[in-house]
Amino acid sequence: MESERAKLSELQANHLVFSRELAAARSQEVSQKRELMNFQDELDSIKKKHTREIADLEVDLRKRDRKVQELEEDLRLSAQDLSRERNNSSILKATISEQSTTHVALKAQINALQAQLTAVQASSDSNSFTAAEYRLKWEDAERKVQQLEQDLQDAEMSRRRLHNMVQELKGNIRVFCRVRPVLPSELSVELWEAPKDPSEVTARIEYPDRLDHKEIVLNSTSESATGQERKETWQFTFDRVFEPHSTQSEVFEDISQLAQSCVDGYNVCIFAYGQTGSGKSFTMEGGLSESTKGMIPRAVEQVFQVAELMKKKGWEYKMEGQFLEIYNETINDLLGTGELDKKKHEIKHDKTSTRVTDVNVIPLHSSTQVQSLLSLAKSRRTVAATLMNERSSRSHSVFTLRISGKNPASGDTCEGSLNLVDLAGSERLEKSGAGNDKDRLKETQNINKSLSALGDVIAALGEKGDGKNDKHIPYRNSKLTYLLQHSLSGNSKTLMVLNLSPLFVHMNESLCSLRFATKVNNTNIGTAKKIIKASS
Ligand SMILES: Nc1ncnc2c1ncn2[C@@H]1O[C@H](COP(=O)(O)OP(=O)(O)OP(=O)(O)O)[C@@H](O)[C@H]1O
Repeated sequence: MESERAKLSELQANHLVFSRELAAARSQEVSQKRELMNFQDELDSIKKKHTREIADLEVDLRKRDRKVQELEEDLRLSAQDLSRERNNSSILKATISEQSTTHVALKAQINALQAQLTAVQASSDSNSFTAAEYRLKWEDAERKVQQLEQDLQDAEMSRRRLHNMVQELKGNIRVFCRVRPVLPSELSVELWEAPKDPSEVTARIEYPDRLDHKEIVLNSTSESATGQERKETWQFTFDRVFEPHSTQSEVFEDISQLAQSCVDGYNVCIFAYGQTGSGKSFTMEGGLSESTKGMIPRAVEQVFQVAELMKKKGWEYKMEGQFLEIYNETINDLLGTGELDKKKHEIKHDKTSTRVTDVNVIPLHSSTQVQSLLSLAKSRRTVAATLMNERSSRSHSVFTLRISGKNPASGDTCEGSLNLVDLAGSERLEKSGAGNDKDRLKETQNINKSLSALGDVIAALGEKGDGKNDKHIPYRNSKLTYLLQHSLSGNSKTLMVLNLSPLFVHMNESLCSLRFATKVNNTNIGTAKKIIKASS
């Protein structure tokens, strides 16, 4: 019992101690909580302060950014101003230096003039006749210059007279041969394949005469029936052979003398002959650029230049142009205004000249007009081609420049004409695929008829040249020869430009053309005579 009481009182004492400790712990906890709340408050106030400070800083930063941008813009504008000013200053510097150079030069000139003046004054003092003497010398020099100009003109005239004399003596028709280059389209195969090498498609053509350029040689190798290799060579000679790289101006160089002699009163006729696609239109009309323009615009330019020169000798000229097409033996006016020419045209000859009824004859005042005439003719041919079939290569086109001149001082007059003819393709019947097509057959027969009529006329003129003056010349056998009667007669100047394709596939056709041209080349059609009428 005693021990239990002791235990109890010990327990009570312990309890009291625990209660006191608990109370102490609680009061400590309360005080810690208060401390914590104080810390929390302090933290909140610090956070708020920081947030405020950050916001203030951001506002400040934005202000500074704006300021920086403004400063940058100012800097950029200043840099621009600076560069402008630098530029101005260098221009000004250059101007100043230029002006100071000019100034120095002017000063030097003034000094020189002053020196001259002093010298002149001195010399005029010493000799009052010197000024008059100078004038005399000057007038004398001027007279000499005029004389030299006159001599130059006379030399040019006599050069042309001599050229005409040489041509008259040579008499026979001249033939040039021109081989066109391989076209890019002839080398391209399928899109994905590499283009062919030109040697794969070209015929073996050689130009052995490196000096005078008068020869052309075609070679071929084939297998005979017995399997043996057979080599064949054909050699032709003409007045001039132009290789594929020859330019339009090189070809014209050899034609220009001939073309311009229509100003002297000759009838001149230049034909382009060859199969379709051999380069006839390129040679005659050419492209639009200075380097590619063809013989027609170049010849007309030349004629105008010569006429201008002759004006100084007192000659006055009237020029007019006409452009006709002969298709299926019918004449069409390529310079008409309607869609297609439906008029019937007749060829009328007088003693020296030819007129075609109802065609537009355009007065020519300058050579530049010709390019627009060519474009008009081309567009009319295109209309015709779409209305019928592709016919530019199936018709002959004849551009005629007629020139009449008079010299009021001497009373002389002269009349000449320049005919530039783009003949229809000369290929044979089977090549044009005409066998199955009636229209095509008719076209081809007409082309063959007119080309062989041309050959016959030239051959007959050749026989006449042998002295049989009563020989009948069959001009009436085709519209073409009848139209060109005066320009094909013995007293005109005729040039045939044979155009050839360089392709191997066209070699047989090229050989036919070369044979025809050789026949023409060997013909003597008499001597050219100018049509000049002296005053009565
Ligand atoms: N000397 C050349 N240089 C460059 N290209 C040329 C030359 N000759 C002809 N050609 C080109 O070859 C092609 C055929 O030429 P062109 O049309 O003149 O032949 P064509 O004989 O008049 O044919 P067609 O009888 O069909 O009128 C054209 O594309 C032309 O530009």
